[in-house]
Amino acid sequence: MQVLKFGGSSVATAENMQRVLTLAEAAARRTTTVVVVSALGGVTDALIEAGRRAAAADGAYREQLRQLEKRHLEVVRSLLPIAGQSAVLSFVKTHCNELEHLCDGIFALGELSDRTLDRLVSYGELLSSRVMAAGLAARGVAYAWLDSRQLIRTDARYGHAAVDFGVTNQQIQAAVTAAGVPLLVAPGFVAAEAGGSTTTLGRGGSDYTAAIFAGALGAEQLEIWTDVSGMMTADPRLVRHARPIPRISYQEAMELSHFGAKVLYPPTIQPVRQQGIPLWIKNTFAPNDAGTLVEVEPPANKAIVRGLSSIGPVALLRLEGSGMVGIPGFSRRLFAALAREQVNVILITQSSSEHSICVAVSEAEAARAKQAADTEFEAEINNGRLDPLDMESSLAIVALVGEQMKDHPGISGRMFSALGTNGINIRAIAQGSSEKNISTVIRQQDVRKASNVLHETFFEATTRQVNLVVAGVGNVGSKLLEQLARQQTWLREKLRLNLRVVGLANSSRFVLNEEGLDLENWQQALAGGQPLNLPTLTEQLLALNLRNTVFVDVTASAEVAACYAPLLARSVAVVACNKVAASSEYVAYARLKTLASDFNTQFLFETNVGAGLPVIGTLNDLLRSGDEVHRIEAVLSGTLNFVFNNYDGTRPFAEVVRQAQNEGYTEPDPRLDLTGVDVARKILILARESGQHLELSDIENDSFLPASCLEGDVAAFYEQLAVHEPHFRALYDAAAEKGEKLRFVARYRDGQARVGLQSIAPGHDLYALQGKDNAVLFFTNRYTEQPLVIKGAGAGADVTASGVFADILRAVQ
Ligand SMILES: NC(=O)C1=CN([C@@H]2O[C@H](COP(=O)(O)OP(=O)(O)OC[C@H]3O[C@@H](n4cnc5c(N)ncnc54)[C@H](OP(=O)(O)O)[C@@H]3O)[C@@H](O)[C@H]2O)C=CC1
Ligand SMILES: N[C@@H](CC=O)C(=O)O
Repeated sequence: MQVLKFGGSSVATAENMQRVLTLAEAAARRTTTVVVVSALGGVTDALIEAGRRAAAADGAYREQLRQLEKRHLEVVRSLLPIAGQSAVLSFVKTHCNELEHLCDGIFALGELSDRTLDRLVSYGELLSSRVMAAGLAARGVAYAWLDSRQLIRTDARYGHAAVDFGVTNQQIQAAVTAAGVPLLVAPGFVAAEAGGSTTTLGRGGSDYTAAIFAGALGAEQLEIWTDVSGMMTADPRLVRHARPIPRISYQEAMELSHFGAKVLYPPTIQPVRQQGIPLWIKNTFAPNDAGTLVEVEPPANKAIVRGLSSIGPVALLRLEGSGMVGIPGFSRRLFAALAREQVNVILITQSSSEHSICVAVSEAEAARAKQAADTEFEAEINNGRLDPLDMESSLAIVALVGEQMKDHPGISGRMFSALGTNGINIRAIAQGSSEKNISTVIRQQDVRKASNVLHETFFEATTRQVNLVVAGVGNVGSKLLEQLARQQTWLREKLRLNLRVVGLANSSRFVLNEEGLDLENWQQALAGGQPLNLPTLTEQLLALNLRNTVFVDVTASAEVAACYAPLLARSVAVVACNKVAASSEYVAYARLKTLASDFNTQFLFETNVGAGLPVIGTLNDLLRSGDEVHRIEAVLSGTLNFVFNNYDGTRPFAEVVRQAQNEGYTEPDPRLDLTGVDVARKILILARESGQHLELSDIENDSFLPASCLEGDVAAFYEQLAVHEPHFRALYDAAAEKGEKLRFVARYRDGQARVGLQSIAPGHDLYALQGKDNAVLFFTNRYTEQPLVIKGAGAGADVTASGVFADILRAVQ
């Protein structure tokens, strides 16, 4: 004996029904089979809507019923040969007439009671099961149609009737024995109370009907046939990598379905669990897929967590007040008040101080719940023993489920940490002592992100998705995109990271695509993007609410830097190649660091000093390990080092500067390099990272540039460089005469910093620098006689892009 249940999508069309008939026929060849069917997909909703319209005096219900009749008639005509149609066509028409009379009555009364609604919706399953039975007849299969209303006895709680198993089991056993055929068809969802009036078993109740039959008949197995290949590790509409769970315990299946896994109606488990009847979840459209086996004791799985699910929107109702402490009865009264109003409590937490109880209820029931609790505690609220009830809505519950979780420490820690680092605020937590379920209440709008983050954490040891938005696609930005494209495979294979660029911006346009942009063809995507508006870009990015997101600034723009704060405040990491933020007012720099730390994310700007050289990271390592920096001496401008290494008077100074610009060493505005401002910013950043609260104005800048070079635009600047050629020649000659080299040096000592051009003698650490090199000398408690020296190329698109790349990886790991 076995029971098979086919859901609404499995019987939605004549074509689908043919599949179901084939599956049912094959099953019955093996052993006696009861087939329970849902209404044709969408019919129950349409019936409810027709009833509500009729009750609201909206005559449109008639057209809706006509469409329902038409749909059923079409299914019959396509499913059956002409010779077998007439009886079932007339059955459909008669029942559709009854439906119309029922709705006319509702229309006349202007009222739709729960009892009438149950009667109304029962037609969906009555029609589908009759059509299905006619299909079997047409195939010449011996079958019997059972009327579930005559077999399943319930109380009179219309809409959610409770089953009287004593009577029901007996009636089912008698009917199946009496039928004496190998295949029986019964409508799901419907039942009747003792007086004979139709009741229903709750939405999704057809699963429950099948389980009731299976339990009553002591079936070998129950199969729930639906449109997915089993119970999934997460909701596949939210998590693309969700996969079927091969085996799961009854308890876990119940927990998952309670928290939103729609594939199984939660009460279904009870009748089969009692007798240890194996329950299969199978896919009608892929019958060879393994599906999920729900059983007493599934084998342990490596993931520890079996699945995750979510439910929402929910509201949190909080009862608080000093008057609750030590006085018994508050919880009992709260739950009794909610029960009286038939409010279903989804989650409960109570602070150990007994000062507050918090319950989550469906948002649809929230107003009723609050009203019930307000009334119950009116006296205590009025006399101040309790605070007025607080209700927070637009929330959801995301739960991890797994019976093995109780034996493995650290699961909740990993869960909270994964949510926290993605800026998902947890409003309440519930974890029963049996630890089959760890539930978190979060904002409804974070559900998708949370589900993906948790799925990655617990089920996708293979790859973690990282979402990048890159602002600035010039010299450095375009190199970065090139490097990202080249490293995709390596990152996936070695670091298990799937780095996707989901956004790009330049000074005129931006494009966002949560599926990721094609890095071989990003120019086209950007050209087709929206006109640049940075607040809109920020807003749209935050609205996407993607996990593991990094905003990468490869511009030199103050407007782009202004976007960091709102992003960090939503736990989006920021990697800045742009030096504006870290060298702006101290309070702004400090605020960004605080935001990053408060919102569990990263604000990284290693390339602000020394491009791809590990300068800031080394400094931070020294400080973190307890060292103290007294002095820094450094050559921090790749441009100026290149210029002074290449200028010897044989070529004009302006030409050498232009070469530095062409080779990509200068700032977008080269005057920032030549004036020493770029170097001043860098030493300021190092001083700040060393713990000093300095401003840019505190850095003394002994500029070597004649003032007239700064009058006008960049073209005028180059003209003035040419005019002042003798000045630059004189600087060079003075150093060369002593056998020295010109270096633009930054010095920091005990809280003070200065930058300027110096003539450096051979043997000094800053003398032997090639091309665009930078060198940083740290003098610390530990590096006293000989400094710690970092030296190498300090400018250039390739090295800078690789420094940004490294920051991105630091931000996501
Ligand atoms: N070059 C180097 O060696 C190093 C550079 N850096 C830093 O890297 C940054 C970029 O330098 P580089 O690539 O040479 O500069 P580029 O001028 O080549 O590129 C700048 C990019 O930023 C875009 N941009 C400008 N304003 C905005 C805006 N408001 N919104 C969005 N995008 C904008 C530009 O757009 P569009 O294309 O439309 O002009 C361009 O794509 C600078 O901050 C520099 O200090 C840091 C270390 C070393
Ligand atoms: N323009 C800068 C680039 C790195 O910050 C330089 O020349 O050093």
